[in-house]
Amino acid sequence: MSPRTVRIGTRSSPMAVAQAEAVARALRHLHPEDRTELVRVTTSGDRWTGSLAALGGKGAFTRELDAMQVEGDFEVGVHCLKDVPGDVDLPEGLMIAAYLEREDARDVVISLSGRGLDDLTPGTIVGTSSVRRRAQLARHWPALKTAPIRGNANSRLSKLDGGGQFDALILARAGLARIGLPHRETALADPERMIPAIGAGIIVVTTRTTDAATRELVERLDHEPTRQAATAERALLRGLGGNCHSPIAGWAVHGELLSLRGAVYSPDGAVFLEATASGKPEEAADIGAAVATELLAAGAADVIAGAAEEAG
Ligand SMILES: NCc1[nH]cc(CCC(=O)O)c1CC(=O)O
Repeated sequence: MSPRTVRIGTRSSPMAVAQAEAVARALRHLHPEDRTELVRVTTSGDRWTGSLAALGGKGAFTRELDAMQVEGDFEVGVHCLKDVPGDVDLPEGLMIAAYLEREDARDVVISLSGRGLDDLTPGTIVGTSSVRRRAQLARHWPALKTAPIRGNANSRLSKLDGGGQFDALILARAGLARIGLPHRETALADPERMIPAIGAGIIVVTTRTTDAATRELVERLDHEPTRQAATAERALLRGLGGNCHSPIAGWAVHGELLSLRGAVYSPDGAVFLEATASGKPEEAADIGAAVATELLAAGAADVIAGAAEEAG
């Protein structure tokens, strides 16, 4: 193949740019004679300071980038799987060509007092806008309070450091590492109680379905165990008919088998449904569907509908 320039589209936040740069490095490693170029896009989601629900959900971050990629503004898209809406994976014309090896899926606490969730003083205000994190905090750490916080991870940390509004934050460990601030972690949030988000810690790389040359290049970055875990988790999300406002958690882990644990919460944490299933990694989609079926049998649809109503 003759040398070419591969354009990589990315949101302009520090975390997104770091992810895109990692993909650029990996592609140049595969094809040292190719050039890579970052196309930075500030989406309406990045500019918006209100609630995500009011904006139309997490999809706001990816929709505009997807449209540009379909139009041919760049060949390669880079997304956090966590931010890719659950109902439709991607718009017509785009496909996930690679799932990069999963980083740590767990959440961490960053606190001014240096204490983890179990040791924070009752009444401590934890900044988070995630319905999943809020519900899990309410369920397992009821003495703590939560307050909404928006903005990218860097600006959330600045707000924490500014004092006055929050005493602690919950962020994804993978994201904190990506922005070069892993040392800001105070403590891990116990994943048995703070079950990670579906797709957490997984970066997906997209191409146009018709762009075989780019797809073949990008496919070489695919990590099969990660693709299997993602398939199980996303099948759970789809099976539940959940969306970004739903307090849903799900984490698939490889052992002898692929095991998936899924949970659905009411926003106040009062209702809490949990189910697990495991099977051969090649049957990832069935594992996700089985967990969804069990949760639905326990009444998950009503819990999810109730949460949607509350989110307005
Ligand atoms: N919701 C925003 C978002 N999307 C992906 C990550 C972090 C990286 C990941 O989990 O893949 C974050 C930040 C966070 O939740 O703290």
